[in-house]
Amino acid sequence: MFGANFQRKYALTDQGVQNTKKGTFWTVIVNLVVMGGVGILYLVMSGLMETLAGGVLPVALPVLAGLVIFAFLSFLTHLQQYKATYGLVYGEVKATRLRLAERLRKLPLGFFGKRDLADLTETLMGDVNRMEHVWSHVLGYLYGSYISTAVIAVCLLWYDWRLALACLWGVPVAFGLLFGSRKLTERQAEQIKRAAVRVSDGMQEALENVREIRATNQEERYLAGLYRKIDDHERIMIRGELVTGLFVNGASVIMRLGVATTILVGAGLILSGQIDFMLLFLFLMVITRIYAPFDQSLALIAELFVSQVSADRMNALFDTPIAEGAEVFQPQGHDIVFDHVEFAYDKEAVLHDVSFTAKEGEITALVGPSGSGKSTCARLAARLWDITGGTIKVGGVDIATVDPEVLLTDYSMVFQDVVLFDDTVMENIRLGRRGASDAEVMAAARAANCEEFVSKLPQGYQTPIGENGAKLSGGERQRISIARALLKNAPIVLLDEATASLDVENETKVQGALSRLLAGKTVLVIAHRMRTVAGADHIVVLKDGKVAQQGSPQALMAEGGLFRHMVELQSESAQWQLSGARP
Ligand SMILES: Nc1ncnc2c1ncn2[C@@H]1O[C@H](COP(=O)(O)OP(=O)(O)OP(=O)(O)O)[C@@H](O)[C@H]1O
Repeated sequence: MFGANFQRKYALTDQGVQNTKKGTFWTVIVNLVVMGGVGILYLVMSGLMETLAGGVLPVALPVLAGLVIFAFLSFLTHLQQYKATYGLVYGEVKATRLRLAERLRKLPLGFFGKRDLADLTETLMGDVNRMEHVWSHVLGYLYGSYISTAVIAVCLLWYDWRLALACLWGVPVAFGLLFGSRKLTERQAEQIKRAAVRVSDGMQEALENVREIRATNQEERYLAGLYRKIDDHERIMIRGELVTGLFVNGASVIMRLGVATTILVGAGLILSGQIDFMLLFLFLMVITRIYAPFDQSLALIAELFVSQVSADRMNALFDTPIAEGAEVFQPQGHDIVFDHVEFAYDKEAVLHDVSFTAKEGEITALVGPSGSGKSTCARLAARLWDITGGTIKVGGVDIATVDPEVLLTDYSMVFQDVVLFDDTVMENIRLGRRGASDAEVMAAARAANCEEFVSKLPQGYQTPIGENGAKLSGGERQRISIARALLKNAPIVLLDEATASLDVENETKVQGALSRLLAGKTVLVIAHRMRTVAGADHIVVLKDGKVAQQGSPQALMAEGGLFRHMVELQSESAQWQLSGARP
């Protein structure tokens, strides 16, 4: 009952399965104890009837003792049931969120391109919340009710099978109806989930792009679209509730018809002298108790069907293959060698048969028209995605065999889209190397020409910079990113037009810092401006995902072709100097 299928179906951890077993056990005990209460009531009523019929008044003491024991057991078992269901669930929620976060951490970046953030947040928060309710309120109660009712049903059948059948026939019919509606209920749940994700997507997009929306006077049009999504969500939710409500209430009514049939059959049996009234009374009391957990179960089963969508979404994350590899990375030097590399983000190939070597101690520049695959090559060099053909080696080691996290310890990256955290300047730079002292952080900041703007901030290095560095200019953000790279001092540096957002004065200063950062390293520069590559040792010209030319800047200028054409096209070509400053 609680095997591997069960565990996967409800996205439980091993501990979660154990908790469910405990919850089920204590629910069975609680239901049986409650039935014990019904037994005591039956004894009291029988005694009363006998007294009324002129018998001797039964001794009150055993009845009283029975009641006290019942109250005590009832309290104790309810407490245990509570602990085993509600009490343990928070540990399960925490373990599941950590499991999901750990999975996300190891997933290749390509996965994040396919799933939007609102959707992933919904899985981490909404889906786990829904499952929390299922783990605490549904599984133990439901399975416990199945078992205890089976036990009680056997006892009733043994006691009087005719009355037992009369009161229990509705149970399988009601559950049959509900299971028959399963597909429909699940479909509704899926539609509700999709509509909810569309709403959170819309909200997130509106918040992220509020500046663009206002700047282009699109507020009204945008809000109309968002309201439509919210209305859709409401409509789909109401429809879903109606469908579920219809089946749950229908099933409940059918089950309760058992009371009527019990009275009818019981009356017939009393009239024909086969049973006495007290037996019918006992059955009637028992059914009300049996129906109570089942009534709850009917609603719980519907919730279980709906929750399947959430469990499936969580399982889809757990099933996505992660980028794994050896935890040890011992390359011989840090030459990066692309050997007949093929790559596709999705189905369409983006890189075809790309081969080049970025040597240690040299600057290798990737140039080419927009969309030719420069950034893609840089990302692949750090195994941010896995390639679909060929190999990429660093110091002779195939990077596909190395754990991405371990591999990245040898890389510094300065990309255009600098990611900053809502923390102080100091901590944002320290991200380059955890454990770096304040003095080291400040030295790196000075080298990256950050000091001049940091000293103007109200609390200097301790100034919080707002979410994603909202309080900083583009150039300032980029200098923080360079300071991080300087602090990390990794043997491989990936630069994406690192100086693009700097003005001329700052650019000159940062270039000085960069040349210190780059000395002796393996450097791969994504260059958008020809001037940036003036000091490169090796140039790889990409066109439509293929290597169109490669060689030294001098050789390529002499060779003519795309590189020379690009140099000549750019207005900066006037300043083109082969001996110019390094990027
Ligand atoms: N995350 C992604 N998912 C799908 N396709 C992508 C993704 N990133 C880039 N591409 C596609 O891959 C191709 C190469 O893109 P890439 O960003 O590597 O080019 P680039 O030469 O760096 O361009 P640019 O100079 O404009 O930055 C383009 O056709 C682009 O549309």
